[in-house]
Amino acid sequence: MARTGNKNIQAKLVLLGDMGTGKTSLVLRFVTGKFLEYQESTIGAAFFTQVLSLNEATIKFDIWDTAGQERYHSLAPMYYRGAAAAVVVYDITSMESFVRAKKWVQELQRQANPTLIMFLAGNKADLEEKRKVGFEEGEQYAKENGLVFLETSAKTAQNVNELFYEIGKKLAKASPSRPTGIKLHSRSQQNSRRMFCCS
Ligand SMILES: Nc1nc2c(ncn2[C@@H]2O[C@H](COP(=O)(O)OP(=O)(O)OP(=O)(O)O)[C@@H](O)[C@H]2O)c(=O)[nH]1
Repeated sequence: MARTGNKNIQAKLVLLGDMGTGKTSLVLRFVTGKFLEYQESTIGAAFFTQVLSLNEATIKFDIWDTAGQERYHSLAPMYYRGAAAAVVVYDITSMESFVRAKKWVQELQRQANPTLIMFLAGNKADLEEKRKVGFEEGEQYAKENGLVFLETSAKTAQNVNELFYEIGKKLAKASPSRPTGIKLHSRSQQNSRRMFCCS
């Protein structure tokens, strides 16, 4: 099988969403594999890194987990500016958090990098009995706005790795091939031209 070589990608990823929706918990589940029942509220923002190896690329994530409390809202552009991907998180047991998530999506559509890859995560999917936002509601909104949608649970780990894998795959697809691949291609073109001209 022909291999063009694995890409190495460093990507800034930002998580946005209402307070208490589980942003920190999702990141911690991905980075440490653990879940805390009493996760403290984030102040300002928290930074994490994680490396993800896919067949097509190795992705080093620089993850900015922003604070959901309203008083930190004005800091958000510092974190989403220059980001390659964003995850907007809501809590399926809170309609208010879904409304807030839509506001985040609008803000990103207006102000973030136009190539930003956006994901919508309906978190706390383990709390089915307290559900206020239907799966179809989240899915429909995501479809209309070109977002990738998943329902997740940081508590049970449902769809958490899948979320980050999907982000990685999209980033790998969007990222240009390594320069060595391009050089090889152009050299072979030059060679064939030379052969044509001089033979
Ligand atoms: N049942 C359940 N609880 C969760 C889940 N994710 C997070 N939690 C709980 O929800 C609370 C808030 O989680 P955080 O991860 O701190 O939420 P956050 O969005 O980072 O909050 P801020 O830092 O205030 O913006 C914590 O008590 C978590 O244990 C989940 O998937 N299921």
